[in-house]
Formats: sequence, structure tokens, C-alpha cells
Amino acid sequence: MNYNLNIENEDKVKKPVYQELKNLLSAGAAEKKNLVVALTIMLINTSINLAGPLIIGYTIDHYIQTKEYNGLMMFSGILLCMYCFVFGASYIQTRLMGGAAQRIVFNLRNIVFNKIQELPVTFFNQNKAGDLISRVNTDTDRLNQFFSQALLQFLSSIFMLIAAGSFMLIINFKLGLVAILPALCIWLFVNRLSPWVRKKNAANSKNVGLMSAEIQESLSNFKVVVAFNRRDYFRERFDKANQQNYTTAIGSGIANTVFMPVFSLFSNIAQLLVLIYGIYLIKNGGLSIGFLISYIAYANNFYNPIRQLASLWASFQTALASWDRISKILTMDNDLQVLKSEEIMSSDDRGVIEFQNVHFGYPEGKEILHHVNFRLDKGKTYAFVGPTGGGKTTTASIMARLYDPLQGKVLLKGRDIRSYDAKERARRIGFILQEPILFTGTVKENILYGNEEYAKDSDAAFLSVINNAGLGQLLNVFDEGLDTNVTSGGESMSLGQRQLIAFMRAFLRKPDLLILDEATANIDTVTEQLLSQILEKLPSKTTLVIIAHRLNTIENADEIFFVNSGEVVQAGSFQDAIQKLIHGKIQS
Ligand SMILES: Nc1ncnc2c1ncn2[C@@H]1O[C@H](COP(=O)(O)OP(=O)(O)OP(=O)(O)O)[C@@H](O)[C@H]1O
Repeated sequence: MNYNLNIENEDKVKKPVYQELKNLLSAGAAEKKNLVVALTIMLINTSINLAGPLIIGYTIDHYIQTKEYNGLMMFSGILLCMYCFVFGASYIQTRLMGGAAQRIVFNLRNIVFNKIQELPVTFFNQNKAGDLISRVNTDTDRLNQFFSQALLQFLSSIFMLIAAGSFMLIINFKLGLVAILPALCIWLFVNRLSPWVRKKNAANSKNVGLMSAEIQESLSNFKVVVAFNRRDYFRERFDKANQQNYTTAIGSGIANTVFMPVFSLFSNIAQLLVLIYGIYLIKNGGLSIGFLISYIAYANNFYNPIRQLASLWASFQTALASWDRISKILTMDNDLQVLKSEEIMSSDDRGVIEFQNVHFGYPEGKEILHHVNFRLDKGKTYAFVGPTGGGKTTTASIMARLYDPLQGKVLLKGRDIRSYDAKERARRIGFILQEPILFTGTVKENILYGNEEYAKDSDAAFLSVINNAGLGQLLNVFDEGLDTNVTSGGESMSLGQRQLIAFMRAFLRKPDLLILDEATANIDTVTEQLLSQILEKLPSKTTLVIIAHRLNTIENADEIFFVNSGEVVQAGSFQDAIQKLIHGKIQS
């Protein structure tokens, strides 16, 4: 599956407007009830507004020309009541839609965020965090604007347009045709230009995302930026992204306003035509003055919504472009699915983890692992060594099913690793990354991350769990022990401290397989020795995989594997491996 959100699907078919609107409305499906009530109010209001000109025309012909002022007062009163009702109903409708729009965006943000959480590591490799933030924040906000302000105006304009058009044709068919003809020119114009406007808006949304990604990258790497004095470099990059954003924003601004003058021109032409032809009809006795006034009001009621649609069209197109960006995330599936029908083979005798003819490459990259076969047995310690970029972390990531092989199979306890659900797999496999990730909170909360077993323990109970596991001494490096605050996603901790927290986090889960990817590289020698003593206390069932560059870390390994140029070669014990290296049987 292609997880790159910014790769456009070339053969995307253009959908008709009603289909697009339906898609957009699906975002607000949960607010259907409120939308229906608001829509009903809108229909009543529009109908009342439509009746207005008819009543005015009737009053002119029957009461003003005949000077019956009682009737005039009565109809003026009726009109006043109608307009007051419209005012009250519009207020209710606006409040209803404002609340509904906020709830739609609230739910949508949750849905998009949860969806992002479900997606595999490849998705995060292929998309920049800043762009994702922009989709969750900015694009959902644009939908909010559409739902709270534009949607009902949009629908009411369409309704008013159809109703006023029909009224005009019913009252006087020929005059109706004269009035409506210029609108056909507008329709042709809009039809031709809409794809262009949509493209301009999509380009602008994309650039907002790219700019946000640029900001995110420089902010999250600010230390390197400052240390290498690369502020200019990032300033230049930001300037470029900002410039692109500015250019596309101007493009979309022009596209969004291009309809306006055209709409005004044709609506003025229409009114002029109605007036000329209407006077001609009055002269020949085919129309009364009252009706011509009603007619001009209807022509207004017909062209005003078109003018309104011109500005709403932009909002509609922007919302569509944003909905496109959001729904791209929503339609993505995690391709690391759990296999349902995997036959459970006899477990332990097949080892803890086994690679069977595994081939792997990152998306759009060359193959990294070729034809890899090995088996790791229960309770043993294995070391994976090899040159930088040789494929050690990739091999470990496949063991933890962060990725699936392109070919071949990985077995966990004799069963295809794809048949384990995520919870079970995470319970069985502990993975300490080269750069452990911490979350804002306390040391305790970070150790307990993803561990339900001790989640409800009191502080004292949890401390005794830590002490019983022999981890107590590791807490000495934190000023306030378990209560030490972790801020800015771990930035307040040294790398070594972060590694210790990640170590305790993994250790307490008592996994079947514990992978340490350069996990002790930033810890002082004394603490490292302490860690190796603690590792000896791991349950005898736990298989340990150590990825390391320092020889002392792997001395006690039962078996060494060399990982180089995508090949994983079994090299025997530490001594055997050294001998093989000396005699050049393994390429270092
Ligand atoms: N997310 C990724 N997307 C594309 N290519 C990647 C990705 N991660 C790693 N690679 C590539 O895969 C190859 C193996 O990388 P890997 O991280 O597995 O090596 P390593 O042996 O662990 O290196 P080191 O000792 O430096 O940690 C490298 O060529 C690297 O550029």
C-alpha cells in the first residue's frame, strides 16, 4: 500500500457536484438530526422569503392602486410577522449549526488522530509530522468553517435559486426564459472553471502542510540547528516553503474570487432584460405593474443566491480539498493485518523467533535484507553485530513486526508472527530502540507505558515491584526517583537516562524476546555492568538479542550473528566469531 499522502492518484475520476457534496456531508453523518432540523428551518425561511414578493405584487395591484389602505396595513402586518419569524428561526438555525459544526470537527479530529495511531511505521516514514498536524488541525478547521457558515447558506441558495426560477417560469414563461438565460452562461463558466479552482485550493492546502512540516522539522531539530549554526539554512528552507505557500495562496485567492465579477455582470444583464421585456409586456397589456415589481424581486431572488454561491463556491471547493486530504488518511489501512487462520504449530521446539527466507526493502528503496534464515532459541543471548547501515536495526524491526518481509516468513514461538494481535505481540516482544522515546509525564508513568499489569499499583507497591526486580538502583540517577518529571517528550532527560527508563519499561513486561538496539551505548560502564547483572535476572525463558558495536557488550552472548550488506551470517560464540574475523571468513 502506498502510504505517501502527497502522491496524487493520477487516474482519479472527476465526480459530479452532488456526489462531492454527499461525500463532504458524510463527514457530518453523526450530526444528521441537527442537520435535518436546520435544513427544515432553512426550507421554511426560504419559502417565506419567496412568498414576500408575491404578496407585495398582490398588495400593489389590489390595495395601492385602488387606494384601499386597510388591506395595505393588513398585508404590511402579515409581511412584518413573516420577517420576524424568519429572523427568530434563522437565529435558532445558526446556533444549531454552530454547535453541530464544532462537534463534527471534534469527532473528526478524534477519528483522524486515532486512524493515524493505527497506521504502521511505514506511514510515518513516508509522511512528515508537520503535514499530518496540518491535516488534523487546519483541514478539519476548514471543514468547521464550511459546516458552521457555508453549508446552509449554500443549500438555501440552491433552494432559493430553483424556487425563484420556477416561480418566474410559472408566472410568465417567456419573461422567465429571458431572466434565466444569462444564468446558463454563468453555469457554463462555473463548470469550466471549477476543476481549476479546486486544483488551486488543493495546491494551497498541500503547501500549508509542507510549510508546517518545515517548521516542525526545524523546531524538533533545534539543537543541531543551533550547534551547527545552520539557522540560515533553515531560514532559507522556510523562506522557500513560505514563498511557495504565498504563491499558491495568491493563486487560490484569485481562483476563489474569479467568479464574483462574472456573476455580477450576468445578474445585472438579466435584470435589465427583465425590465425591458417587462415594460414591453405591460405596454401590450400582458402584465400588471405589481407583477413586474414581483418579477424583478424574483429575478433578484434568483441572481442573489447565484452571487452568494460565487463566494460560497470557494468555501465549498476549499472544504472539498481539505476533506480530500483528511479522507486520504481515513481510507488508509494498516497493511500489517492479523492473520486469522494461522495453524498453531507446536511452539517451543521451534525456537522463539525464526526467519524463513526473509527478503525486505523499504518502500521505493532497494532490497536491504536478502534471503535471511536463522532461528533464536528460548532463553539464549544473541548478539547482532556488523557495520553501520548493514541492516541490524532493520532485522530487529522485522522481529518486532514493525514491518513485514516482502518475501518469506517470520515465526514467533513457532507461529507466523502475523497471527498475533498487536497486544499479544507487544507483550511477548520488548524492543529498546537506539533513541528511546519518552512521553511528557513522570518517570513512573513512562516506565508503566503500555503495561497494564502494574497500572493500578500505588506508588509504594510499584516501588517494591521495581526493587524486587532488582531495578531499584537504576532510579538513583533520577532526582526524584519515580516522581521525576519528564518534560518536552523526554528532552529534559539525558540519552542514558532515557535508555534506563526504556530498559525498565521493557524489563517489567517479562517478554519472551527482549531486543536491545544499542541500548547501552550511552550508559556509563558502572551502570552498564549493573544492567548486565539485572539482565541475568530475566526469566530463564527470555531470549535476549543485543545489537552492539562495543565488543564487551557481546562477550557473553551464546551466539553471534554478523549482519552485513543485507546478509545475516551465524558466526558461533564470541571466540569463534573473533577467529572467523581474523581468518577473514566474515567480511567486517
Ligand atoms: N526508514 C527507512 N527508510 C528507508 N531506508 C531505511 C530506513 N531505515 C533504514 N534504512 C536503510 O536500511 C539500511 C539498513 O539500515 P539499518 O538501520 O538496519 O542499519 P544498522 O545496521 O542498524 O546501522 P547502525 O549500526 O548505524 O544502526 C541502510 O542503508 C539505511 O539507509
